[in-house]
Amino acid sequence: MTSASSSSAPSTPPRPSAPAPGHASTARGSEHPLPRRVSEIFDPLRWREIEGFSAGELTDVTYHRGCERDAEGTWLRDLPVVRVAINRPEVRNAFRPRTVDELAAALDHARMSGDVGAVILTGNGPSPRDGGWAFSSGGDQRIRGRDGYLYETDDGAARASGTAAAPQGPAPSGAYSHEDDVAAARARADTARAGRLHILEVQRLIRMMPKVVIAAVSGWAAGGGHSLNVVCDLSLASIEHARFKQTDANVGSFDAGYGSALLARQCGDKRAREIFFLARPYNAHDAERWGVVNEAVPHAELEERALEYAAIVASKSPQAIRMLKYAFNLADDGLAGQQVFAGEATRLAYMTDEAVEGRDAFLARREPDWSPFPYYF
Ligand SMILES: CC(C)(COP(=O)(O)OP(=O)(O)OC[C@H]1O[C@@H](n2cnc3c(N)ncnc32)[C@H](O)[C@@H]1OP(=O)(O)O)[C@@H](O)C(=O)NCCC(=O)NCCSC(=O)c1cc(O)c2ccccc2c1O
Repeated sequence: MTSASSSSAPSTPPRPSAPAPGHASTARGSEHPLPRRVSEIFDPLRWREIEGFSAGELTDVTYHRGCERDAEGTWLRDLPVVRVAINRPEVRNAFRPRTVDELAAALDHARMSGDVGAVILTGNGPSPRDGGWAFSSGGDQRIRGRDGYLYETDDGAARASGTAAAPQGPAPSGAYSHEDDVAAARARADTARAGRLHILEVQRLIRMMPKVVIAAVSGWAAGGGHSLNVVCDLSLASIEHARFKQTDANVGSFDAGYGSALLARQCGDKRAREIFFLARPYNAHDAERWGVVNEAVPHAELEERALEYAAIVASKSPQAIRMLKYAFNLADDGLAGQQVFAGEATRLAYMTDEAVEGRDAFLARREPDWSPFPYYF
């Protein structure tokens, strides 16, 4: 399983211990106060905060667990869905290394949560600067170095103290200047640390986690944000605000992996070349027609519809969904795809009496008795 927990894992994201596997808790009365409204279309009644990933612990991402509450907002039970959102609306949810670390930590937590069947990936909004919406505009160009995207000098301190990141909004003087903002961001770049391109690890995590990841495209999906949508299993797009634009080649970048090749599988080769080579914006209806998203939905209903998709997915057999996701991936992912699929086939095999006989015979130092197990045809 390739994941952000591999050897090239992000540096020091918050990593609480893995949650225990099992089914959704039904115990009442736990203290899960209503979370802060992190986005205009985020309904606090549908979510609760997750220990280790609260507002004080994350700066660039928000992570919530779906739950059912009564009319007073009292938590009743968890639902098998989580919501992961990029939370830098002032820069169209561009990601920097810290954002990617937090995305990886939240997604890996979701991956290891045995009672979670679906993940909603979205972008919080709107921007406090101009009201614009974004899913993600890709890598933060202000801190792009020659070897990748650079951490910022205050990253470690902010994470250690659990405080929010350095301010991204207007200077305290009140007069906001784009040039000053860019200069300040570049001054914060930590050139002593190697640059990162580890959004690719997040792509692999989404691709290979045994759960359905649903993109809720709330606004711009540009550059690396466009590619994040491509790699999700299902996608919904806001009719009013979702806009798509593959800007990689405009800024001298190129996602030559899933972002382009998988896009071509989804919308056809000519269309994918058009999307990359012309970098023209297109809207939610175009995206639906072209197969880049499953459905264009009214903005106000985007998160509700994503929750509906998640609930339907969670009504199916977890094993069947897992095997289907890996089957869909297999041919395009080559031997890595085969390995992931094969791992789950091995798990199924371990559940059989035949495999148990092999293990037991070894431990008992006897020859295995395969006679009860026919050669099926
Ligand atoms: C997304 C836009 C088309 C939106 O346009 P709009 O006019 O609505 O908004 P503004 O342009 O005014 O943006 C508002 C505000 O946000 C700042 N901002 C937006 N995007 C970014 C960004 N990516 N980085 C930094 N800052 C950003 C913008 O400057 C404005 O700031 P103010 O100071 O004026 O308030 C449009 O914003 C746009 O085109 N954005 C850039 C899209 C882009 O080119 N992204 C990078 C592509 S490359 C990439 O993402 C990438 C990353 C990787 O890690 C890779 C790894 C491996 C392989 C490939 C990779 C890769 O391609």
